[in-house]
Amino acid sequence: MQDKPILQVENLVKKYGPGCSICADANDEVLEKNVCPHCRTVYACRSISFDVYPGEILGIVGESGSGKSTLMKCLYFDETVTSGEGYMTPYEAGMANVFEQSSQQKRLIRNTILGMVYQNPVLGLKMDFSSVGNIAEKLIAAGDRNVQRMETRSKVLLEHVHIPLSRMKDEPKKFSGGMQQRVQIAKALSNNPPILLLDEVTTGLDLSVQASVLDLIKTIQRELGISMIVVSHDLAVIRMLADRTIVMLNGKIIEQGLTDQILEDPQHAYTQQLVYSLI
Ligand SMILES: Nc1ncnc2c1ncn2[C@@H]1O[C@H](COP(=O)(O)OP(=O)(O)OP(=O)(O)O)[C@@H](O)[C@H]1O
Repeated sequence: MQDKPILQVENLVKKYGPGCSICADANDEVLEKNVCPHCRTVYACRSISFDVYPGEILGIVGESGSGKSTLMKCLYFDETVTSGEGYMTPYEAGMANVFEQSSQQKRLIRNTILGMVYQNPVLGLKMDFSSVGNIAEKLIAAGDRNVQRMETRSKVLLEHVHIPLSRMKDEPKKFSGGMQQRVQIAKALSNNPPILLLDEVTTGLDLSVQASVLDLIKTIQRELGISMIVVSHDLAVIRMLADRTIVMLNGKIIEQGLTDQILEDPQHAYTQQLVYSLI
């Protein structure tokens, strides 16, 4: 692993609601889980800090409502952070806080540095475009204008994720859930992003389809060496993929470390519960 992280997140906070004098500190004594009992502000992410190193897979695990998806949405600029800093070495040599950039710069970062695969394919794909059209859309956003080149690249990507080229003109709405996730992955990879974000990408799929999508993610990581953040409520998924793991509960990181270490010696009672449920 190299010394310098490709992504650094420091004290990321995302709250839904205005906050009040009672919940200004957002600490556990005041909040009911992650909600202020007085003004009902939701503290979805509370002071989240972590690094991702080049070529590693960072897993984020936690129960429903722990703030995993909100964190991913903040990183992909689908949501605006309340406060916090983020640095990506491919952007301004990691010297500029990406959360403070203009929407135009955020679009640039999205189109050239980040790929995103959502749990719900509807968020990542245009269901009425062909699969090739979906990939072309992302390539155009990244600045490509050459139709021939885009078609060739789309074919390579679809083959990479095992979508038969005989179906490349089909719309994703005609595909199974597993195939839709594969097209999403192909689309997310189209601009060669150094950082790929995957949010619960196997949730809701049959076990065998889940296994093949997880296998695909591992193969891609091995072949392309890109950094990934993989979010799941399922520790089994994280165990299969992640080098290091963050455990979230009620909007906070409660534990982080090497995945093996967390599995062998979980410290927090919630993590212990998660680990024991695997046995
Ligand atoms: N737009 C919103 N407005 C208000 N509260 C929100 C909004 N989006 C998320 N939340 C709240 O933020 C908290 C974190 O939600 P989030 O979706 O990030 O959790 P999660 O860990 O990804 O869970 P799940 O896997 O069920 O989506 C929850 O309490 C949720 O109700």
